Amino acid sequence: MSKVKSSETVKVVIRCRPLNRKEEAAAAFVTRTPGGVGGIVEMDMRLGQVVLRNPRSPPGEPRKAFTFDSVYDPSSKQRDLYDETVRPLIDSVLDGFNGTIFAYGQTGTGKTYTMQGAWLEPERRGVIPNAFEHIFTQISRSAADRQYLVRASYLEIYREEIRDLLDPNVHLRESPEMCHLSDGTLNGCPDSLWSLKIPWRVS
Ligand SMILES: Nc1ncnc2c1ncn2[C@@H]1O[C@H](COP(=O)(O)OP(=O)(O)OP(=O)(O)O)[C@@H](O)[C@H]1O
Repeated sequence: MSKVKSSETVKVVIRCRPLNRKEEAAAAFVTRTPGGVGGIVEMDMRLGQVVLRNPRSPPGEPRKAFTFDSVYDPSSKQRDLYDETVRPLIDSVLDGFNGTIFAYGQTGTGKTYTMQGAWLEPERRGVIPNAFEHIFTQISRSAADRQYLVRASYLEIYREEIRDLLDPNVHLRESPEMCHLSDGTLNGCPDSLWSLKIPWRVS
């Protein structure tokens, strides 16, 4: 697995999930079709590269290579992804720095699996439960006179609507006029939105 360079502020990592049954069948069909060239996905862990060829492209068309800080192939393990890519970020958060992990991708590409995974199966636990374990283990090992404050919020932003998933009764809406408070503050803003710096109003 390629190692994420620790000096960079923003790292972009790609993970490809295994094909599901439907996709496997479709891939087998394309490869069997006379004249069909099949889609090609090559992943070079060392170079952090994904190389693609459009299955409909004419023979001889050059493949396209995309380079990332790290690539994780379909056989990659939750624990490896955590240890190599997430652990250094959480360590820096425990040292007092800000850190964000942002999962982005088309529907069904594996964001939930990577971030959440299967909580009850240690090998399939994703970033969130692994980060909780990491943070609370670190806290339990720290000096008795050292205090930590851990705050958690769980928000969904979907089509301009912000939902507090820990309190379904609160409906929040992004509000441009809230940006212009004279003292530049967002009075009464819930903690969760402070950290996102989202102007809000309750609807
Ligand atoms: N790395 C992986 N290994 C094994 N199965 C995976 C992996 N990634 C995703 N899957 C499986 O693929 C399916 C789709 O994944 P998931 O639900 O995480 O996608 P998603 O990006 O969160 O989708 P949506 O945006 O629609 O919520 C699930 O059944 C999930 O268990």
